[in-house]
Amino acid sequence: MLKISPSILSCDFANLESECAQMKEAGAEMLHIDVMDGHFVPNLTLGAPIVKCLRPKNDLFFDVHLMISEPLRYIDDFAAAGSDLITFHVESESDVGETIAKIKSHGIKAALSVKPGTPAEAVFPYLDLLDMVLVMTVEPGFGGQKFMGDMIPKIEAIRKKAEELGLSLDIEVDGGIDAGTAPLVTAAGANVLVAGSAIFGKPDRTAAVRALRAAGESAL
Ligand SMILES: O=C(CO)[C@H](O)[C@H](O)COP(=O)(O)O
Ligand SMILES: [Fe+2]
Repeated sequence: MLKISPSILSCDFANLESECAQMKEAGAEMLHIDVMDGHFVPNLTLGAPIVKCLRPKNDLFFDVHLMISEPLRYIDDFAAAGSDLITFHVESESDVGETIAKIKSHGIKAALSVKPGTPAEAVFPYLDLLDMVLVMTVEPGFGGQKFMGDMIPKIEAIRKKAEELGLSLDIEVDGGIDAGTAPLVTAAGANVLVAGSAIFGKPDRTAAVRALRAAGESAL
């Protein structure tokens, strides 16, 4: 089943509650929350206190994407704030196995992400421990960038490996996803689509979510 996870990076942060409520009304399954530390990526966004404030206002599944150097240090905070799933990067400084175990100790889902320059094989040793893999289709750090088509073989390789292992893993893609690129990634094996500018940048967000879903499902 295809899931849509609007990235709040492109929303109007002065109206965070209503922007996120709109995503529920628009039919999205998740909210993608981008956390950047100005170190792992050259941008700063938000921390666990914002997630904690938003939690009682919205019951969508909170898909938290940590683009930070030391995710292990902050897992307890983001779990306590109400995350449903925490994604961290295989390129971070934290021990991967320990960080997955810490996330799972809170009874929430764990995902591992790969930057464009990191091969698919980097996540293979952890696949049986994970709920999801996030394949970045832009360099992490900013919304509104152009989709990198050369990430398609990486999505295919991860889907193939998961199938070989008999795992029904979610594969999420993030960066430059819109109605034009969605069929390319779902055909390759992705089933969770993150979109920031392709949803929040449109005047009719419900139509944008619907268009993205229709485009993605057309190639599933
Ligand atoms: O993780 C991210 C950036 O690092 C964002 O989730 C992503 O860029 C979404 O924005 P858009 O859909 O506009 O590309
Ligand atoms: Fe993201």
